Amino acid sequence: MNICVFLSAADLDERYTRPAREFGELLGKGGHTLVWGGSDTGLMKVVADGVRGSGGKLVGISVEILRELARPDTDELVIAKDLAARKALLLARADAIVVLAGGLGTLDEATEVLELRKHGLHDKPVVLLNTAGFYDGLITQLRRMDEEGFLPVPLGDLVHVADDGAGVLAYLERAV
Ligand SMILES: CC(C)=CCNc1ncnc2c1ncn2[C@@H]1O[C@H](COP(=O)(O)O)[C@@H](O)[C@H]1O
Repeated sequence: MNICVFLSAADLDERYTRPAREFGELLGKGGHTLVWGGSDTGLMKVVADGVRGSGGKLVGISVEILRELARPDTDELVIAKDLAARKALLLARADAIVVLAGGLGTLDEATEVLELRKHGLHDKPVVLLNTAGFYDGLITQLRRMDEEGFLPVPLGDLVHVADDGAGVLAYLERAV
């Protein structure tokens, strides 16, 4: 499977790096390909190290302004002309999308794929990996949108939440 992962470009502590590395290792061991932003920084580097170290493939979709931060050992590196084109390419190259802990860039990417799914513009599964309860606040907000009529489709049709990497892959193997 080509699995697109959105996650932080920042250097974070072990609470976040360990699950990111373990998830990368699971992807590699499962024979999957990581499709991601391609930068050699923060959790983006950690997950790619996990995939690379366990025999998986790396497809980086970077962008002109970040070209010099791109990881040198990708199996394929695409340089998009701008951030909007990059998001479209990331989605186009994925069979499924997994969101790990991240900041505004990750939130922007996650809400875009959910919004496109809401409109039926793609049907790829989207999974939130809720490391250390990082997304508890977002999940509370999404549930409120669902319960109070803000969503035209049930929340469960848009996104699945998993507590660990094994849970993500078990879900994706059923869903894809
Ligand atoms: C230190 C530095 C300038 C790193 C380079 N910065 C980046 N490199 C590649 N993708 C990025 C970068 N910043 C944001 N993104 C995109 O947004 C997400 C990370 O943003 P954030 O750290 O969650 O908000 C990633 O999934 C990635 O696709």
